Amino acid sequence: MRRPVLDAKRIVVKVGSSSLTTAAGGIDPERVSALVDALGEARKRGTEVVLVSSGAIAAGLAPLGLTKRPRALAAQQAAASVGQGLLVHRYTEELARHGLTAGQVLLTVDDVTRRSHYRNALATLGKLLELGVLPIVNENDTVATSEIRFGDNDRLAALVAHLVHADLLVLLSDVDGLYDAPPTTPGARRIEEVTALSELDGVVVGKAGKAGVGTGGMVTKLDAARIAVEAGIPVVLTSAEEAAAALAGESTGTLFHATGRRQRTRLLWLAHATEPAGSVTIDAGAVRALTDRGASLLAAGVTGASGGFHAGDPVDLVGPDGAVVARGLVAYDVDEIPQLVGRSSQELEADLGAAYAREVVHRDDLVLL
Ligand SMILES: Nc1ncnc2c1ncn2[C@@H]1O[C@H](COP(=O)(O)OP(=O)(O)O)[C@@H](O)[C@H]1O
Ligand SMILES: N[C@@H](CCC(=O)OP(=O)(O)O)C(=O)O
Repeated sequence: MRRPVLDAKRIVVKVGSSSLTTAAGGIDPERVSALVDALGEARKRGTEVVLVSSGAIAAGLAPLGLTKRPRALAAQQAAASVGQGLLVHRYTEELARHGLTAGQVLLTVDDVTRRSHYRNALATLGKLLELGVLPIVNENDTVATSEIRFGDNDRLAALVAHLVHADLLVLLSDVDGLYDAPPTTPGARRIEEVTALSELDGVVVGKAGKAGVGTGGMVTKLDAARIAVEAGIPVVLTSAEEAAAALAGESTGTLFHATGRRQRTRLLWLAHATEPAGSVTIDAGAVRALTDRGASLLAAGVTGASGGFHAGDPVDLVGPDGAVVARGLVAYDVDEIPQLVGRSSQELEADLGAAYAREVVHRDDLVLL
């Protein structure tokens, strides 16, 4: 089957820590240089490229005298703070050889789920591409807390691909594709194409290969592939060494064909990049209104709430049978919910003021799960 690479006008390329750094910690300049050559070639062919690069923490280890990824969040953040600058410096120098300019974009979960932040992220990436800049995206590790981290750049890359309306996502790792079992297993075979996600049912995935550098292993790559293909974006998973071949449309690695169609972008972030800060329980009528009519959640259908959420936080909407029906950005603090339960908007407005006539979750801020 023809590879979708050469038809792609805009590609998101994600590269993992293990492909950029040495086992001892620290940037491997030759590997960065080889990757940038591959990206430069793609740009020469007229393809727009967004790079999602891991490696900040790994790059910061050696300068801080550390030999492995620290476990404490603060220490990881310190390493990322040191490493991110070094990494982008390396990319900037290498891209300059190709006459290209690098632009750093550091994202947090909030940046892509809150409407105003999301618009900013989208506008900035759009402008950078329009200006011919090659955006280099990473998670803003130095400010993210464990609760509001993407945690892995594989998922971040899938969401960025969706955000910028990419035609293809290329995931580069230290392994040249998806194998039907961890590659160290005798007899493990590379899967060349995945046309339906059900084909992944028998695949055995293991943890990250190189101890201490990568984070998610194959599991997060498959999550990312799933998010992308279900949203209509094909994925090529291969090794960083194969980057040039993959970007030139050669058959390397594993190709995941798109299975779904494009969805509204911000809602995809809401479903995949947020952790709920609590839950709002709703009655059967509200479940039907949300699922059948795509309606907003009104106070009349709310039966209760739990958790420590504030207005603007993501919450799960839970039906009478305990099943999570949807995730949405709630418009009230958890303390305000009890006085709203089961009441009509008119009643609330008359009783508590015009501000209380608003929906509990607006349908634009809601995604069915
Ligand atoms: N079924 C599988 N197919 C391919 N690789 C696998 C599989 N199961 C586990 N792995 C491991 O996942 C590793 C890649 O994950 P990781 O080290 O997190 O990469 P990165 O740093 O590129 O994100 C590979 O080195 C491989 O050992
Ligand atoms: N944001 C972190 C990387 C997180 C991550 O997903 O790493 P990897 O599994 O190597 O892609 C960093 O730059 O160190």
